[in-house]
Amino acid sequence: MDTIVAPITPLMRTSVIVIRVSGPRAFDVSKYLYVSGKKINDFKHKYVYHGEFIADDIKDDVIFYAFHSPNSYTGENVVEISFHGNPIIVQKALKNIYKLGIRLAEPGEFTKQAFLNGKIDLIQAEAVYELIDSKSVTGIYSSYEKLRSGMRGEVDFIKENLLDILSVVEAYIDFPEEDLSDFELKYVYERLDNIIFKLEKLISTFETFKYVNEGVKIAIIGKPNVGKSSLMNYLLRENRVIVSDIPGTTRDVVEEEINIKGYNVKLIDTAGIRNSNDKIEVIGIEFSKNKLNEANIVLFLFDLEKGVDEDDLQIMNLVKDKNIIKVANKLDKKMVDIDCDVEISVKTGEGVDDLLNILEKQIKSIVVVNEDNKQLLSERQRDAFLEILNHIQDIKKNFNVLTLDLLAVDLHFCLNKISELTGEIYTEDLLKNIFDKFCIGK
Ligand SMILES: Nc1nc2c(c(=O)[nH]1)N(C=O)[C@@H](CNc1ccc(C(=O)N[C@@H](CCC(=O)O)C(=O)O)cc1)CN2
Ligand SMILES: Nc1nc2c(ncn2[C@@H]2O[C@H](COP(=O)(O)OP(=O)(O)OP(=O)(O)O)[C@@H](O)[C@H]2O)c(=O)[nH]1
Ligand SMILES: [Mg+2]
Repeated sequence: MDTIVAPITPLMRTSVIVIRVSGPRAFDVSKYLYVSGKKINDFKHKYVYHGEFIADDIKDDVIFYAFHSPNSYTGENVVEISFHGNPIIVQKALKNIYKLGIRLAEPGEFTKQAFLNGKIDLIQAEAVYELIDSKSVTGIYSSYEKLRSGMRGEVDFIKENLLDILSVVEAYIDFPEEDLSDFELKYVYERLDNIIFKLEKLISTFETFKYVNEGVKIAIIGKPNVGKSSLMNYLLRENRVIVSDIPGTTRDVVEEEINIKGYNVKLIDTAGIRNSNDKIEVIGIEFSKNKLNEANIVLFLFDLEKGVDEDDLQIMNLVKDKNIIKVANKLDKKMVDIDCDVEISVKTGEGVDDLLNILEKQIKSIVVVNEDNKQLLSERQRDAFLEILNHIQDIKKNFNVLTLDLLAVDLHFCLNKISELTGEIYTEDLLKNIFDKFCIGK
């Protein structure tokens, strides 16, 4: 088994750079480690040392600690050394470590080792990636849950129901002339339904949870000059887009990420929609119209000073199938009443809190979170669960006509899929697919 090393923090000028060594020969790096001027001979498990890293061409003041196999992240012997944050120091240190026959780790190789050594299953390994990749608090919470316990509950539930059915089916295989009793049929159908119910719920989280992770898209639309860009800037708390009293100021679609009440949101400012002769403005308006298709929520802005006119109604027609929040702006200059969900003034800030509360409710209704917080984020997992679901639905549909032999084959297929899901069965290709996405050092 190889012993591997890699920086586990970015290799750049920074405060501290940490490297991790893992494998049967990890403790050989003791060759370069000194405490109070004496070479360290044995590392105590989970014990922090302050000392020096000394090789021919490099010296640094370091902190280091070791984990003894199998009680480490990878399950192997692990040493972590933390250097002053100059990449030149660490490059030199690494070169000296390579001399010990220790090689640079591939992306994700530490976590792959943790999987191969049975510290975590494949769902947990993917959760490591999801955790780092998460772009919202909810996403982090969900992947952390998965990192702790995988999807043991869900997986075991499906497995147990499959095994229950299989035991009935297999009991009859030797007596093909006999039919299942009504009691046994009911028992089997109940279990098929259990699996279908669980899987449908789980699979639906894949679509909805995408919004949590990638951000719910909120487009601000309306006529020119109603204050769309002003609202964008206000919510971003910076002057990101140009605001002016000239209608047709915004020519482009501007997209920025913000956090609204803990939710990751993509806020989209659009060009005010109108019939224009300006070539560039027309392109911007087309862009904006296309962008509307992607939006999950539309903030439709009206002008309380000017009131509603034919142009507003035309734009409204473009978004009639969307989740719309009608926002009447310029409350400070209000001249007319407008039928809307909230009145605001971007200028004074009045009403914006109410708008945020309405937005929060809308976001919550889009972002359906599974009650046990185990969301499906991985396409691989979604596809596997979907394949099982399709199989189970077929079995249910054809239960009367399927031979017991065929049924048993189908059930075994599903059980196999589950083993692939958790990694009890795997191929090198599958591991490559999963771990190639990881960064080096993870
Ligand atoms: N410096 C550093 N920070 C890190 C990590 C790391 O590996 N190194 N982690 C990861 O990248 C995460 C922490 N996860 C870890 C998970 C398990 C073990 C570990 O040694 N587990 C042993 C138990 C050791 C013990 O408590 O006795 C085991 O599971 O047997 C270490 C870190 C986040 N921060
Ligand atoms: N009095 C008042 N003026 C506002 C308010 N919000 C925006 N404005 C002004 O309205 C004008 C237009 O604002 P913008 O934010 O550029 O409007 P827009 O909807 O982005 O316009 P286009 O990009 O042309 O589509 C600017 O002069 C803003 O200062 C408000 O709440 N009250
Ligand atoms: Mg604008």
